[in-house]
Amino acid sequence: MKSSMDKEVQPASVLRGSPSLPADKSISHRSVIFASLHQGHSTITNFSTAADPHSTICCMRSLGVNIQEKDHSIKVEGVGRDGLKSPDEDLDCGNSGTTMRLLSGIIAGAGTTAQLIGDKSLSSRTMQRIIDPLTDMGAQIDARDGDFAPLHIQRNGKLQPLHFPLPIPSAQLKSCVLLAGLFGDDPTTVIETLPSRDHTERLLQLDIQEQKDKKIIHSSRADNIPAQSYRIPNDFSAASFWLVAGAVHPEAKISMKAVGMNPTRNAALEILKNMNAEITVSDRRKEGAEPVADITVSSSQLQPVDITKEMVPNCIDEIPILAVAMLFADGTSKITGAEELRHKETDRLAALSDILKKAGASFMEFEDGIEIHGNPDFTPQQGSFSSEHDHRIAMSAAVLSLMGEQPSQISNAACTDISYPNFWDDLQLLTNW
Ligand SMILES: O=C(O)C1=C[C@@H](OP(=O)(O)O)[C@@H](O)[C@H](O)C1
Ligand SMILES: C=C(OP(=O)(O)O)C(=O)O
Repeated sequence: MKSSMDKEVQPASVLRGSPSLPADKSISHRSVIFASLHQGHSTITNFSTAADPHSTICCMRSLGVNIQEKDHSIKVEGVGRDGLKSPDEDLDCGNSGTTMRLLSGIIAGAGTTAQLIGDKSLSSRTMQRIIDPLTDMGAQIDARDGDFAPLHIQRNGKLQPLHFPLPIPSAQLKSCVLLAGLFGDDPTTVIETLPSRDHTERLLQLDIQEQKDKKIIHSSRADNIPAQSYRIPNDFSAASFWLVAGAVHPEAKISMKAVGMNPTRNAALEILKNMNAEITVSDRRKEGAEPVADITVSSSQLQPVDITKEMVPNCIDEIPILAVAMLFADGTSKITGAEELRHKETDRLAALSDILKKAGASFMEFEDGIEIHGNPDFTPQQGSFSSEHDHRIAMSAAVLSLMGEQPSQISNAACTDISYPNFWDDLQLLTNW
């Protein structure tokens, strides 16, 4: 039965045009948090209008920061790191793990008292990874069942610096600890062996020692927090849906401008190129501290590829859509070391398997990944695909549906608002020929 929350996706005969990508979600979160901690004004242009960064704006307002939004820009009157107040109300992080984990670091560091809450999905995601180091730094954190939101955070004693080898390659965990460290008199040190996205380090200009097999990143009160006045790049993770759609569709040419090209973030581009995807990258330039470029993709004959544990942190959010690309490759592809996908908005490996099964694909799911037997002539069976209320699953299912012979349904399709509010309009624009 079709509900009003479902979206019907028609098979596409052609895919052509330039989608209006959203601004980068990870950078949007960080820009408003760091602008709030800066003492003085920041103007951030091309700020994401998606739901997750908006949750961060609302939380920063509750912490006493004046933020004005106009079109795609925000103006932030930064209060400095000692100007945050304890909020009167709960900080509602909505669906956003980044908001909850980064703000936990700020609250523990600043010594304000706050309770962070989230929606059903966020309240079922583990917070142990941040509770442990923040507790070691002197925070007192009460969590439901010791692990889940709501998180009540306060600190009575002095902030303790931490020497923290990252137990998992997570940018949210790295950023949480470094942000708490910004409030300490003595430096906090985070040691990273598998690089994850480095937006926090870039935007805060943190001190980093690069060694052969690791990065040692420091933060302390001595770090100046710069104003955050720049244009945010367009979101590479959003672009990846069209990179795959353009590569697998036989009549496609899609161009995208000013897409984020941070190398700790866009491994999917190299993976697709290694699959033989017809992708051209032009006009490489910088927006603030971040590299951007224009990208064009066109119909390709894809080869299989393996994604291993070392590659996963740099394409973590793109794995569902890369799995769709693998369906159309000429042979078997394998993803391993991706157990973290089970801790996202939903268990993304399980949600993906459900979609692949309904589409009639040949694959095998493992605890930490998936093996996909691709075929250039693969035609997905028409399906009623479940998004599991997860934006990246919904968009992956939509791209797959473009390749079918009959219309498919995607359930709870409005969840794309979490990262890409214009997704369905862009899909219409690209297919309307
Ligand atoms: O720091 C960030 O902005 C993010 C880090 C990643 O999460 P993890 O750090 O949990 O891997 C990613 O999945 C998420 O979409 C955004
Ligand atoms: C996992 C994601 O985000 P978050 O962890 O911030 O909810 C995502 O955007 O895919």
